Amino acid sequence: MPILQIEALKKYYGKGEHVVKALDGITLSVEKGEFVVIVGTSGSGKSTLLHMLGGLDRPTEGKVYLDGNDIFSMNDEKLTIFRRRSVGFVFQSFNLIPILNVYENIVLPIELDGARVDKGYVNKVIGALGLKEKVNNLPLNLSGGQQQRVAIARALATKPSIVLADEPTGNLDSKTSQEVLILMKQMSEQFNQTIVMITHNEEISQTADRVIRIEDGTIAGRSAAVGR
Ligand SMILES: Nc1ncnc2c1ncn2[C@@H]1O[C@H](COP(=O)(O)OP(=O)(O)OP(=O)(O)O)[C@@H](O)[C@H]1O
Repeated sequence: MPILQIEALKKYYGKGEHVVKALDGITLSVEKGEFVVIVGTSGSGKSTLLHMLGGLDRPTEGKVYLDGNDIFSMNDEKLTIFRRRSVGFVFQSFNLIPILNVYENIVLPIELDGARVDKGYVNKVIGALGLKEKVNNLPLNLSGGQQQRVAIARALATKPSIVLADEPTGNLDSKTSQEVLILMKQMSEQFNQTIVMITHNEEISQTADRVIRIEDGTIAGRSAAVGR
């Protein structure tokens, strides 16, 4: 069974002649451990799709099953808890807490959930992302690429069913972007972590197992899996 299943997903904004069909019938499934990249021009619906997958917003029609759970059958309260446990987010802005050090930032979502920190796993993730020497630093003392690596570690630390990344390299220079994307690919392989990532950059999409192209809210193309 796929870890993520999306069925005939639609999201319309507005009504009547002003309706914007941001998503107009997306059907897609993702297997556990896959690294899927979503590409498409500005306004094609990428962010809207990612928001639906993570339960940040509700669709007009259609279903999203994550780890077998029909996420939009949940009420807001249940969905919030489910999202905290099952989805890791990485955004263009790193969203680190400035007064917490790197380690504290990484384990914060686990502690907010009242769960036990799997120190062995967290330390492995920290090591794999090259952050071992930085665990006691405040975000202020890190480069942009290092800050984004902390955000990736934080997303992975809860062992979510899926990590969703929306333009994670949007604030980084091209060399650092490349490094961060290679690390994301490595995380997906090393920890069998399912990742769905949006990017504008067609070149970097080559690191993915699969590329999905969105146009006008529908899937316009899919590439076969590469590199696996
Ligand atoms: N809250 C909203 N209200 C009305 N229209 C919206 C809203 N959010 C998005 N849209 C519209 O839906 C369409 C898809 O937007 P979306 O942000 O998903 O595109 P995108 O592919 O992520 O674009 P970009 O690459 O520029 O971030 C656009 O036409 C956008 O203007």
